[in-house]
Amino acid sequence: MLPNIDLTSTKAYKYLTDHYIDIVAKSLKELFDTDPERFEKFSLQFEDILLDYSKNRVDDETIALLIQLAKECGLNEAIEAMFSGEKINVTEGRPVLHIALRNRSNKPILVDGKDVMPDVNRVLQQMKDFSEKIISGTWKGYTGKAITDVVNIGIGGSDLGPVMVTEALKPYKNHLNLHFVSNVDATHIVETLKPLNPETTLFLIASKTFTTQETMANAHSARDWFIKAGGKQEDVAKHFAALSTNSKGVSEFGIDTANMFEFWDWVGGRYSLWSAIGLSIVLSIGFENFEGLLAGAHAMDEHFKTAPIEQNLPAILALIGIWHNNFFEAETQAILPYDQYMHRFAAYFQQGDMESNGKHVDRNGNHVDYQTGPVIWGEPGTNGQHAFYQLIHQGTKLIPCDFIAPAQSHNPLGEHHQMLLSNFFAQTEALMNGKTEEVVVDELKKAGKNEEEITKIAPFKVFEGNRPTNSILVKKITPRTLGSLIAMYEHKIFTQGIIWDIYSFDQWGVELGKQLAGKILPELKDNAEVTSHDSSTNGLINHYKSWR
Ligand SMILES: O=P(O)(O)OC[C@H]1O[C@](O)(CO)[C@@H](O)[C@@H]1O
Repeated sequence: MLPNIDLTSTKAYKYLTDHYIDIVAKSLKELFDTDPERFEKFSLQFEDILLDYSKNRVDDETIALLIQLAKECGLNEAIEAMFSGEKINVTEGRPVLHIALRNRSNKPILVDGKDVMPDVNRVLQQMKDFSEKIISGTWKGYTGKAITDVVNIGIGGSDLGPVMVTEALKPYKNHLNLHFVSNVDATHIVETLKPLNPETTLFLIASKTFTTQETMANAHSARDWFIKAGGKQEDVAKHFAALSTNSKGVSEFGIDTANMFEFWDWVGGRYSLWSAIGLSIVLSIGFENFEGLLAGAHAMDEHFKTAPIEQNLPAILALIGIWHNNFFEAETQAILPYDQYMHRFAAYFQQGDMESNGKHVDRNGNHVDYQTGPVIWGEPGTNGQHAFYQLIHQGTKLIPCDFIAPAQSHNPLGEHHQMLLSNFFAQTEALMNGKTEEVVVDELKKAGKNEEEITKIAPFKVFEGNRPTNSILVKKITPRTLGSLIAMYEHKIFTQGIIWDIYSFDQWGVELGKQLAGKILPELKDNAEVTSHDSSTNGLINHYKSWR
């Protein structure tokens, strides 16, 4: 069972509230000046991942109290509960076992007394066999041609993970062209299908439930396109596969269950890239590389499970996040990868984090009286620098940032990578130190400005600094490192959910909109005036009808 706690009544929370008053009075620059060991003390290495959290407004006492908080909130017991297959997703009555999908040790993990590992390995073998046939070209389409293009049709967790990973690991890609269709806006499927040849296209219908409106609509349109182009119903088996937990839904759609890659209800959608949902990843980079991804995640799982909190990368990241969120009242968290291949990393963790921890009801069903999950956002550096960094440096909001960069580029072209990394290093330094009025005035004097000009312009050029950042330097973005990085963030989210006393593995918040859309859809079928809603919704619907 997950521990029952009242976060703000814990001793550590109370101590942290007092300690916060001491810390806000100190600047990051001062903290560095008074502690020459700061980098050594506040950085951790796991394999090829270095986490430097020293540029946060923390000292020894902060870290000790945050660790005490994690202990008081039962983090160790909660980790044990997840890894042992307890039904910690209480509102849906399910265990949370994405860790089983990458359990390379094959140690048994029991759900209702049954080891899940044989099933996990069976589906992995099925993915391996299928992908080898597609990649080698021995699998033929209905006119005898090899597959050249793969279209993954899915949304949310059945799309974002595969998109993010196939982009991040593009250097490992083979000859197959990957496409992803998620939006119910017809533009997405129409534009994707335009250049494709049905004779050489494979569709993966990726949906845990196989009922999601967007995915089903796109899957039907894809099948219609295939049939219209000359494919026959009996040819569907050569061009459509399903990745799902719902075999009944799959066969009703007309996909042979021999072409179904199964997973289980203990895999959350946003944690499913390690499951059959990862088939597009396997097709893109090959099974061996997918295994590398799984192995990296498994290594991070073991670290999370066994390392003491003070040396535990996901736990430390989570605690730093809680410090900003609950004491500094930061509303958001930026994720800024200095790696173009990782351009969907922040988008992926928007779902991962916000669908998990965007909850205002605690595990007892009461409204929380503290902040929970932050708004996650970000873009790759250096593009972000020329867009929104102005606000991070000089705005009125505190934006804690995670800077992520590889030491080695997959494209070592001239000085590009050094330039990229000079920006990566410079940004966190600038955010920490800022620029004082004294320095600004001095610079303006040197530039030949007179007193009046200096007085006028100086305030705009001052940077307060003291902006918190984590730097995550990795050796190279390989399948293994990426697997570890993703798992690190997954466990960060888990840790925060435990401390905030919320259920991180359900997503009831997405239901209401779906239900209402289901009610409105039939109202859009004819031109009759709609009066069943509030005046705004009625007005908008009726206006839409007059314009279509
Ligand atoms: O894989 P499915 O069942 O189509 O669901 C897609 C997505 O929809 C959600 O249920 C809600 O948006 C996500 O959690 C999930 O990843």
